[in-house]
Amino acid sequence: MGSTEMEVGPDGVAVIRLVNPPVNDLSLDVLNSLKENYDQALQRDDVRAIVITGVEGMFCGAFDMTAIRDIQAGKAQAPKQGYVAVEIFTDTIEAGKKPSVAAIDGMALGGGLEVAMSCHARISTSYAQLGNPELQIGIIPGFGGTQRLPRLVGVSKSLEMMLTSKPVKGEEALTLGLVDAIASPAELLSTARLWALDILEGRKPWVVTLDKTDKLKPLGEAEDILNFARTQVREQNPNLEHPLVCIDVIEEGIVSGPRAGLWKEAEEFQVLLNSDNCKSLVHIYFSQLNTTKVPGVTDLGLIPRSIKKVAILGGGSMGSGIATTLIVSNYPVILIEVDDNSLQAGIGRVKANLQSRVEKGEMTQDKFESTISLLKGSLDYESFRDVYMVIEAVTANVLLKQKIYVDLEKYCPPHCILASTTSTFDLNLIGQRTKSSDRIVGTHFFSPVDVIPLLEIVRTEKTSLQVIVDLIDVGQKIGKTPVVVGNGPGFAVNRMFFPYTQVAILLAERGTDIYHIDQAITKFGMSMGPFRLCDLVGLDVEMANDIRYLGYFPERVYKSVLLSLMIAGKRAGESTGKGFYAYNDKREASPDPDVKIYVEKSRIMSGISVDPKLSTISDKEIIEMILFPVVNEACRVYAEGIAVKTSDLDIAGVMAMGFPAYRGGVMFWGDLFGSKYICSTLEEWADEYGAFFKPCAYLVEKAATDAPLSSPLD
Ligand SMILES: C[C@H](O)CC(=O)SCCNC(=O)CCNC(=O)[C@H](O)C(C)(C)COP(=O)(O)OP(=O)(O)OC[C@H]1O[C@@H](n2cnc3c(N)ncnc32)[C@H](O)[C@@H]1OP(=O)(O)O
Repeated sequence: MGSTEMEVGPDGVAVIRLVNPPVNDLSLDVLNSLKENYDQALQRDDVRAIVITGVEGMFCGAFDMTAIRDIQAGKAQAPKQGYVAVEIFTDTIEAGKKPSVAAIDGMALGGGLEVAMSCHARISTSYAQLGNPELQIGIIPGFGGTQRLPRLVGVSKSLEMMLTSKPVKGEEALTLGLVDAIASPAELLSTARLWALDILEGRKPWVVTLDKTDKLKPLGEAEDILNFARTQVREQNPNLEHPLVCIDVIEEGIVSGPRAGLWKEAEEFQVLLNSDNCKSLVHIYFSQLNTTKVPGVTDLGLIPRSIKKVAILGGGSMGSGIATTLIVSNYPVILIEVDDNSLQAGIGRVKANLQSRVEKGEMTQDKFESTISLLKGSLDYESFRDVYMVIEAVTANVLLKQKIYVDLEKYCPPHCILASTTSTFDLNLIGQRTKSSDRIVGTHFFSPVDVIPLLEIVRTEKTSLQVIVDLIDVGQKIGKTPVVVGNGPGFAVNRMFFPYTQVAILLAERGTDIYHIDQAITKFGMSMGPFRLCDLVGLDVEMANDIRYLGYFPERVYKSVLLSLMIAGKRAGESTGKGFYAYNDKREASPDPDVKIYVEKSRIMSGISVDPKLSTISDKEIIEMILFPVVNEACRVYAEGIAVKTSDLDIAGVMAMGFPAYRGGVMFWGDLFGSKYICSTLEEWADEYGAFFKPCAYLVEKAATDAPLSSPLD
């Protein structure tokens, strides 16, 4: 879908507009229509020059992501290699006998920037975003960006822009030489038209980007820059090939000329488009977009109510983090605490959070003042008479919470949403002394609140649909990715990952080195191995969670005394200076040989002997033994309806547990092995090591026909 439209003005300038709102992404229809109109403009005698722009204040938000997904799924044909990059952008636009100028507002990303770079000049508004973010979805620029960007901004800057996927604003693009002039949105088109005519009449240079060499360093220097980038990329992303391919393609154009570079780019683009990494990253892109589409909730036409004021109960790290996130998103907040000391401490934490943004240059002092003015403190519920939502973030004590909800019901307006940040208690339990179950909901933020972009919106069977719609809207407005989940133990993320550390302990007690386990898992791409994560969370918290899960799922909680032995030995994790690792005063972790004593003791007390197979286990086996039980638990979370789609579990695991996005999320990654292989492997382990590994019914059912575990993305 989408197209282009052409309008030839009395000045002889043909304006070709990309029409595919909201972001005018380059679908195959748009590309074909662009080619058609451009050819016409070149042939028409009444056309002297050409301007390309987009409708609705947007130039172009990249190549069509749905086209990428459909090509990967075999539902659409990829354009012939070189059709876009060579035939359209190079041989039609850039080589055309009439000057062309791109008029950029909003965004020129990916293929959008590439079409602009094939024009003979670019005019941009100062706030437009220009970039080549292709590497964030596992490919490289495929319409000439690897050749034109270095020729416009230089090899170093083009490498930085492509490898980080970070766009630059119009102003910076001007200083870089990526655009030729800045204009206000009102004057953008007229400036571009004049510029095109100036090129025609020799008053402005007619620049063929591919022919530019002034920004390309001499070969030796360019090689040094490229090799330095290769070293950095290998260090940062040892599991990823495509950044190295991007560097190779840039190099090919420098060494063998831009046209050779274009063809190599086209070839490598095609290969990467069909790689597992790209399929995984495209899946994560759509999974994130789809979290707000909740069947039976968001498809009923319910309009989110505007939440004009929010009260936060509790100014600890969670409460103050949430208060910060809310006021930064312009929500007036009342923070309530039990006494003035605690209240001042809570307000102080919010100020410190904002101050660190000022120090990082992310917030001006004025913005700091206006933002902090949205925060009021209070010691009583009187100020709750006009709030629209209360988020309770007090310590985990169910009797206290029940009392609080009775008070909230008394003081807050009847429409006020009563939300809890609890990650441990059943929401029905918290609200059981009230008659407000329809407006009780969970808002499970992940610490640190300003870093982790996921928000679990936890609904009970009684939570009203309106409240869920309201919370999805608030979640998006505060810059979170909201995922609607059921009110089961551990909700979705903590529930599906509870086997993560337990299997690690099972392996350690059977002789697998704990540091080898963490190393294998971080090499796989998890941001933290199970033992390091256990230290970060705290062994006492981990143990409390295990005990809780023992109450719900006794058959599949791995029983071990290791954590209690470690805690007794004053090794409760990072906050106590030692756990499974020893920590220096900068909290840097290093392996600690003393841990072996506790593992040995735990093994003896559990009557377990070292298993020679597990003491020489490979990285691949460690990854499967630790993560297949996570896939198994994720299957249960989906089968029980705690999650409404498996893609929600994929994006949630990536955002909140550091599962690598380039592996697509827990369920998507599981499908790369196939349900049959995972099920039979778990069955083998269950026979050998106990019911802990037993595959769930959903997995067994899928494995019978080796069907995919993932539910279809709508
Ligand atoms: C050959 C080329 O070199 C290859 C490429 O160009 S691949 C480039 C890869 N593309 C990207 O990484 C950019 C993907 N898109 C984005 O990052 C963001 O959507 C954006 C920065 C363009 C806009 O962000 P934002 O304003 O927050 O709007 P966002 O909510 O993301 O998108 C709005 C709508 O446009 C759609 N959209 C955005 N970019 C799209 C794209 N490239 N293709 C198709 N649809 C797109 C979204 O799906 C969404 O649709 P919905 O309203 O039905 O859910």
